Amino acid sequence: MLRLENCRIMNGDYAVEADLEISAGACVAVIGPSGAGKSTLVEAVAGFLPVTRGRILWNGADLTSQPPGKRPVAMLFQDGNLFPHLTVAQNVALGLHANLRLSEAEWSQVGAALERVGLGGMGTRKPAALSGGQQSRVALARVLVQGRDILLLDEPFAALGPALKAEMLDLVADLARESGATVLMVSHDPNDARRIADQVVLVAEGSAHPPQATAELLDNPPPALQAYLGTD
Ligand SMILES: Nc1ncnc2c1ncn2[C@@H]1O[C@H](COP(=O)(O)OP(=O)(O)OP(=O)(O)O)[C@@H](O)[C@H]1O
Repeated sequence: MLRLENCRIMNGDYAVEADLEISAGACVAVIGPSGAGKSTLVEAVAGFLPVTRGRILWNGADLTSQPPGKRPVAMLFQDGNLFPHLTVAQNVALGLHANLRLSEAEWSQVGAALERVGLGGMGTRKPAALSGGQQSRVALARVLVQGRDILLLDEPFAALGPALKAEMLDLVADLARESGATVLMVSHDPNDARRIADQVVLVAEGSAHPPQATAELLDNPPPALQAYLGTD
């Protein structure tokens, strides 16, 4: 279980409060008005932003003072963070070793991850020789080889068209199910939440609320969410 215990997270002068639990293996969307602190929340879990009060716990282990690389967390960014001068396989390999010195078994693992995301045989290409959707798959393969317990996504597919985005969301959900990873996904699109998230964390007015069942929340949105969804 991921627990944010009585947390206050600071992003510049902006504070987000969170006191909530997310079950292991859950797929949770993070939604709410622009600037409310959705990215702030996931960046605190990743360890990129400090918690000035409270603790972040994973299965009882205190992550609060651990640096990002030591946390059981992998993060997928919107731009995918691919390096243009490296091949697709090397970009994935960075998930295992930043120095790209991999054993034969680890290169096989890279190949298997590329196969799993539908990019078998494309390992020697450079990212520029791939479509936008394929580039997203490379970023996903990199997260996959890291084999972390918690997968954080911050609007990762916002630049893709609707059909491609749906395909990528389904792939994320499948991969998470296969590995048992816990997913926390920031999204501006409630349909993303409906598509793959069992639960939603609403971030509004400086507070991240405990997870609620997706359909229940989106079908009966509280006032803070109504304006954002355009249903008021
Ligand atoms: N680098 C920064 N320095 C100072 N304040 C920041 C910084 N980044 C964000 N903030 C503040 O923190 C607040 C929360 O930002 P955050 O990016 O978490 O919101 P968000 O809900 O993810 O927004 P959006 O949906 O627009 O991406 C914002 O209101 C902003 O004013």
